Amino acid sequence: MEIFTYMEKYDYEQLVFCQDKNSGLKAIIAIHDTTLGPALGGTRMWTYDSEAEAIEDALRLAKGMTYKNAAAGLDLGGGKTVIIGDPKKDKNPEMFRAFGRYIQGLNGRYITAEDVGTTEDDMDLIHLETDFVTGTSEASSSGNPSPVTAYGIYKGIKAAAKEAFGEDSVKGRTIAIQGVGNVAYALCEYLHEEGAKLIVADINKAAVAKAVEAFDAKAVDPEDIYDVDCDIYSPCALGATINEETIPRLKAKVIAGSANNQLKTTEHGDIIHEKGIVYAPDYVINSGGVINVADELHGYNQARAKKKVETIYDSLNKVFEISRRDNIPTYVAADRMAEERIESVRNSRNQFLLNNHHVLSRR
Ligand SMILES: NC(=O)c1ccc[n+]([C@@H]2O[C@H](COP(=O)([O-])OP(=O)(O)OC[C@H]3O[C@@H](n4cnc5c(N)ncnc54)[C@H](O)[C@@H]3O)[C@@H](O)[C@H]2O)c1
Ligand SMILES: CC(C)C[C@H](N)C(=O)O
Repeated sequence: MEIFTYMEKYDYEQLVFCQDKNSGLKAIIAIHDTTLGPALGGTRMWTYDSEAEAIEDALRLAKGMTYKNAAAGLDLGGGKTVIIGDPKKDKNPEMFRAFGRYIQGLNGRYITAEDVGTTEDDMDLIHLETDFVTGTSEASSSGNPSPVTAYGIYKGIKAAAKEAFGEDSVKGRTIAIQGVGNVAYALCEYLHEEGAKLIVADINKAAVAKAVEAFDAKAVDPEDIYDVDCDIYSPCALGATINEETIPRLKAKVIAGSANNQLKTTEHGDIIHEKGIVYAPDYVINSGGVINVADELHGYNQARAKKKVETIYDSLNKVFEISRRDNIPTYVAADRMAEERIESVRNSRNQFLLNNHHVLSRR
């Protein structure tokens, strides 16, 4: 990959490589766009096959955060970090402290949070070195974002159900859930409570057993989740599961889940649109976590954060409306919504100011 060509093509601002021999830290911070405010996005720890793959993931995820934060109405730009390593074997406290110092060096251009492979404990270690971290275990912090993300997904599934079936109740609907980790387990609680029938799959057998026991869910093998008879497919594991191989197998009328980057390519978003499947764009429906952690920047208030997460229902309705009106796929409608917001702020920031006011000034 020609890195500068790629950064120029998709308008990335900055890519930071962080190395610390003592702790084994190898991290890449990608800052995509800070028009709306400092870049906020989580830190992912993952075993990448190559450095190129890690860079690509950081870049892709950072751009996703720009769109997610913009669509959620937050005064925040988009960024993301990947740490190369196995979260089960390679972590040590010094690694996260060293990473915290790199974040501090960016002086507020980037604020981090949890993502796949990192936990509240890791955020606490980062917090020893910098204040530009959210989702720590402190009482004043928003804590683990997963349950709030799940609440947003639940509201989003209801909005998508209304669009597809004319009513937003999930009572009696069959919902196939791929991955029953932190977000999806909490999501199952909401869906089960409302009377949905759940089908679950996970490569982690213990996670499946827990969901079967708690929610009377039916379990299928991970590979079979695409073939089951269901009304709603909810991808809650990793990305790119909507692709040329899975689309012909899916029977659902709705795709709505928590995973980031669900469409393998935009072409797959076009195909599901043509097939009449209602797709809730990933970064709109899964913005509950970032809405929750972002609330910390104003002094965390759980009730206020929850209320804002509920607006995911309305944001999705708006996306579906634009999609219907202009006959465009929902992912295009969501992109337009986010880009229009960024553009309007960019255009209004044309005057010189010695000390720009931004969201961090309110801390
Ligand atoms: N945690 C959040 O607040 C949040 C916010 C926004 C988006 N997301 C996204 O939602 C997804 C889930 O996040 P999470 O925090 O619940 O992660 P998690 O790691 O707790 O859960 C993911 C689950 O998926 C399972 N899995 C992995 N590969 C699988 C496969 N091929 N088939 C079936 N199951 C598989 C894992 O075993 C695990 O149980 C991720 O894509 C994440 O980026 C999470
Ligand atoms: C809590 C957030 C800042 C990060 C989260 N993992 C997301 O993708 O939205």
